[in-house]
Amino acid sequence: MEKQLATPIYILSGFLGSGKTTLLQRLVNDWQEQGLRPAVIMNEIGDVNLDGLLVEKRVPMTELLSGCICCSIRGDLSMEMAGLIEREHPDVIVVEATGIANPMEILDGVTEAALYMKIDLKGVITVVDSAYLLELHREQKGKTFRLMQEQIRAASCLVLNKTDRIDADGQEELRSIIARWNSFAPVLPAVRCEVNIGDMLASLGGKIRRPEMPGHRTGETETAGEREHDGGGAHSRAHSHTHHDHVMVYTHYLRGPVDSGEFERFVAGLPREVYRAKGVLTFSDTASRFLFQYAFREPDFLRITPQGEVPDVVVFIGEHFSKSAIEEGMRALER
Ligand SMILES: Nc1nc2c(ncn2[C@@H]2O[C@H](COP(=O)(O)OP(=O)(O)OP(=O)(O)O)[C@@H](O)[C@H]2O)c(=O)[nH]1
Repeated sequence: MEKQLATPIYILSGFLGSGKTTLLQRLVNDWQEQGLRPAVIMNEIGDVNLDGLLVEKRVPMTELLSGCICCSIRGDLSMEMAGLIEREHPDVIVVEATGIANPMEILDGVTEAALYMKIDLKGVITVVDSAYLLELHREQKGKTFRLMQEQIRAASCLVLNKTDRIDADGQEELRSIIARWNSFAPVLPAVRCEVNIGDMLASLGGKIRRPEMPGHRTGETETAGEREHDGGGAHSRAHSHTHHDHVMVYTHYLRGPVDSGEFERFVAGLPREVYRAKGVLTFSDTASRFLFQYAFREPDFLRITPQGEVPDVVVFIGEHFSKSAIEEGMRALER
């Protein structure tokens, strides 16, 4: 029998809208240029996978929808991985987790898969939205802040993304915050995840590491706010699922084209509780379709020609927002 090599696995973590798909595209391009065959496992909390539209059609991809990889569909992860390896024999697999996933839980899922599959877990790459983290750190509160902290702690490598949205002082401040939470992972500042992929992957040559526990740190002390969000330093797995309780998703399928100006005004007026949105829209005043993105109050539109059947749909993700208010607003646009 042919001896099968272990398939390298990378986990892509980072809060909603931080830039994971942007980095995934770069990774995939880089591997393809080297003649390698990457495959992707994507996980979305919504019931549509819009990020998939951004990944090249030639790349084998499986999707885990309508749940977070780290809890409700964790068992599916190893099954999907086994299926993907058997069907496609990829040279490497990237698992892009939902932005609300706790990377430690995904690590457990992948480790579980390693029991009956030849895989080689290379590391957790965490993408950080610099502006968002800076704001949350200054406020020192919220489950989102705590989750970002966990994602940073679990990282084997950190991409400090969206540095175009902060100044040099902000970048210094972030570096010292991150160094307190994770002093091992190399930190790569970037705009649109433009990092040297070769260097980044080389830094992940080694093993996955467990995050540092606040109580085990040496040197610097944590701030009161950090301590509060760690539950007094007892960073426990018992807390690991609570961060999902507050996340809500509303998926709105559009009945038809909407006016682009009106849509932009609607987006500008979204409540702060909606921290991520994405969708595919047809505008009545332009000819083509657009992939719409909204992350940390910044909208983005990309002209696209989707292959196959893709409905006009917008997914809104956030905390405790009024789904009916969003629905009403969207319905008004459709009229
Ligand atoms: N200003 C700015 N925007 C960025 C940067 N990197 C990515 N974006 C934008 O941020 C939005 C989200 O990027 P994605 O790569 O889709 O983020 P993600 O982490 O995959 O998002 P989820 O899958 O929803 O968790 C898109 O509109 C990107 O164009 C950056 O460095 N600066």
